[in-house]
Amino acid sequence: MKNLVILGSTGSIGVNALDIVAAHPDKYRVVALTAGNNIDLLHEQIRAFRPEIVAVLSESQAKELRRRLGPQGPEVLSGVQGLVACATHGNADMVVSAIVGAAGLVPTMAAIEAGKDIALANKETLVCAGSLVMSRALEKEVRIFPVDSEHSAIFQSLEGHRKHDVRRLILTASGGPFCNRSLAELSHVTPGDALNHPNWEMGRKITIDSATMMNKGLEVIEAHWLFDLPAERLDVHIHPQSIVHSMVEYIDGSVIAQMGVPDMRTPIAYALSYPERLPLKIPALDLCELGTLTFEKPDTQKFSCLKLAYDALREGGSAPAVLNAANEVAVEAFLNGGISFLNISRIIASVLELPREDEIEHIDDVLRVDRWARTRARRVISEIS
Ligand SMILES: NC(=O)C1=CN([C@@H]2O[C@H](COP(=O)(O)OP(=O)(O)OC[C@H]3O[C@@H](n4cnc5c(N)ncnc54)[C@H](OP(=O)(O)O)[C@@H]3O)[C@@H](O)[C@H]2O)C=CC1
Ligand SMILES: CC(=O)[C@@H](O)[C@H](O)COP(=O)(O)O
Ligand SMILES: [Mn+2]
Repeated sequence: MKNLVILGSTGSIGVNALDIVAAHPDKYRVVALTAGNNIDLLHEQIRAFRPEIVAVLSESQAKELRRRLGPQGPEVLSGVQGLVACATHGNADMVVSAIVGAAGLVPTMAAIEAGKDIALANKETLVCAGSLVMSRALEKEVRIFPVDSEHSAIFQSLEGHRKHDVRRLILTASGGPFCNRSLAELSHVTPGDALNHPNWEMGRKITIDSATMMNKGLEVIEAHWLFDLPAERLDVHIHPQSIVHSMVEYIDGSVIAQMGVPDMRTPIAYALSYPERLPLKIPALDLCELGTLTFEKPDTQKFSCLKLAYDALREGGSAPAVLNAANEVAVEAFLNGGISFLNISRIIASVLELPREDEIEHIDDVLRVDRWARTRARRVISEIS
């Protein structure tokens, strides 16, 4: 029996992870859950999975949840302290890191410090603080299992092979809803258009990241930290069918790929159960029915966020944390109708051009840079609006 903590249980990944737990009650027990604001769903999850402790964002929501649960309910905490208490729960074996954005960094790092294995969906943690996270995980002998579909595919395609035989990794990208639109057409797309991902049902922030292809940029940085390869050996292919989830090219020319229907339960289950595979009720992949799988190079003029992310990875230091924070602010502004789609990348580029602190030696340095970049991004937005 594996004891799980699910950070971000009310989100798309969190709900899928609980779906797997519900299907395999003999293998998993939930000891802690955390939500942001959705206390209605958290309440249902508490009733179904009986965690010992939960956390929400604000103390007022924690109070309301305690009232609804009554004296028999689990301990209900709030704020970052609550997240950390859940992430470091004494009985936990593994923490599913599925909060969206840099808000996932502190609890994920706390889980690593407490020696918990991590099933990592929250890519922003590695983007902001990859060097610190990976070195602490190594020191604490913590294993990080990728949940992100591309990284799970690469992880699976590396199984049984030697790292020095790898020539490059090829991350696939759907191209999002605007794959076939021109740059000119992108100037007037709406949040509704951008939220209409062709293949995946995901949270709002990552769905916009897919539309700008910042998601792929963040994933290139994530792959750099997880698989220890430089930007030059991390390529992206547009693959609109999202069937090949990513590939590893070896020095003898062999390319090993992982395929499957686009359903996050497959990579989540592999992260939870590694090295075992769990039986899942997922439609079988029918390649004959599909007929054609296509691949092409990404257009980085149209999807300039992808180029910004590669540049930030090459620059190193605080650049990836700045990229991430400015992106989070810009995506939120776009979703709220405050800026146009094309301004997302312009805002990130403007913030990256400003002089800044570059020393990242401690998690507090990352948090300071993150706050700085958010303030600057908001300033740029108010100047252009
Ligand atoms: N969805 C997917 O298929 C994939 C997602 N990922 C990554 O997984 C992560 C989660 O994505 P996804 O599930 O789509 O996101 P969602 O927006 O669906 O869910 C996010 C979760 O985080 C919680 N949350 C949001 N803000 C905070 C905060 N400040 N403090 C604490 N909790 C917070 C939300 O709570 P509430 O809703 O209660 O407010 C929710 O539980 C992201 O990093 C994403 O990039 C990676 C690959 C695929
Ligand atoms: C499911 C998953 O892992 C997402 O990160 C997905 O890859 C997003 O699709 P894009 O390829 O469009 O970014
Ligand atoms: Mn992905």
